[in-house]
Amino acid sequence: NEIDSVTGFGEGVLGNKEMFGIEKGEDGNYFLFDGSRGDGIHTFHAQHTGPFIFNLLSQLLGYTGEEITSDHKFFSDPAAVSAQVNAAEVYDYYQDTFGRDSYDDQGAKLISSVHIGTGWNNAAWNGKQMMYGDGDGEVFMSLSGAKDVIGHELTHAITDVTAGLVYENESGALNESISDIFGAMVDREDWKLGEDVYTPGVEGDALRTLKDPASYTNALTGPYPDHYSKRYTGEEDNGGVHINSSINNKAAYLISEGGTHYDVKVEGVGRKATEQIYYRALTKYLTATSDFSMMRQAAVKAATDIYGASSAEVEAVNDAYNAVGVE
Ligand SMILES: O=C(NO)[C@]12CC[C@H](CC1)C2
Ligand SMILES: [Zn+2]
Repeated sequence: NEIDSVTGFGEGVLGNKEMFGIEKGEDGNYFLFDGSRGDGIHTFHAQHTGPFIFNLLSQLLGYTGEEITSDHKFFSDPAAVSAQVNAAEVYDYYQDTFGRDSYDDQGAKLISSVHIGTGWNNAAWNGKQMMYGDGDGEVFMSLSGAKDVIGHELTHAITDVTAGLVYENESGALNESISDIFGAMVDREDWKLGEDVYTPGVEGDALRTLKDPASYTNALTGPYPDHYSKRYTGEEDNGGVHINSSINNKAAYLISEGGTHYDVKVEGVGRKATEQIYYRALTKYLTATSDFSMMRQAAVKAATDIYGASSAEVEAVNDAYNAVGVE
């Protein structure tokens, strides 16, 4: 509710000055709870509890770590500031773009815990809350610093309560791709994922790119696949969920920005149409066991619903999936 939240100040992971919702407790101290969005946005300190243990405590006991308080309105924990700010921005993206009230569309509280583990190069949605590592300073900085990472993780929460795409093989790759697509939509200035917190010592790189996946390589397959014929079919990474996601990522990129890919030309229809198509496909047509071909059908149906059967949007969807070899 609006009245309780006051404005807090602090510096985020990237050194950016931030303002965000906080509340004042009975003891007169302020804490990182923003009551102005749904049932609230609340950020905690995991005290470097290891990810495995923390995850158990969170799932079994609802443990979230310790309250982060300040006796004034300035908060000096950059990882916590960024988690609070970025969660609010992702909340606002889904509210403003699709009228969705938090991940469950019922205003569910967005809980984040930062400083999980020591040098943990990861972040996750564990089915109940967000978990962020601080990174080891080489591979990653505190992962809550990247809006696209938070958009990626909170989209896992939405996928879990809508399509429920099983996290393995093709449905798992779609699960990952949907998170990358909306991560790239929330962090609108590029088509990279994690660039703001990935390898602080290296300029211009990222964890993944939707624009030209094959320009990055990974340990398992080498260049990320940008065509269905190049998909990974092994057992690693839950059957390549973070690898084959690139095939659908490329399709989404082509739908939005257009391009010619393996001699197939796509006329792009922009980010606004693309996000509406994927949101409707995710929430209305995809199911737990959807595969890549069913992803194409869901996107065609969604685009047809919104823009009409003979629209440029439907044309872009068909051309993009032809370009990446998905029938
Ligand atoms: O793809 C992911 N999770 O499924 C990542 C890996 C590094 C960023 C934080 C979590 C993205
Ligand atoms: Zn993910």
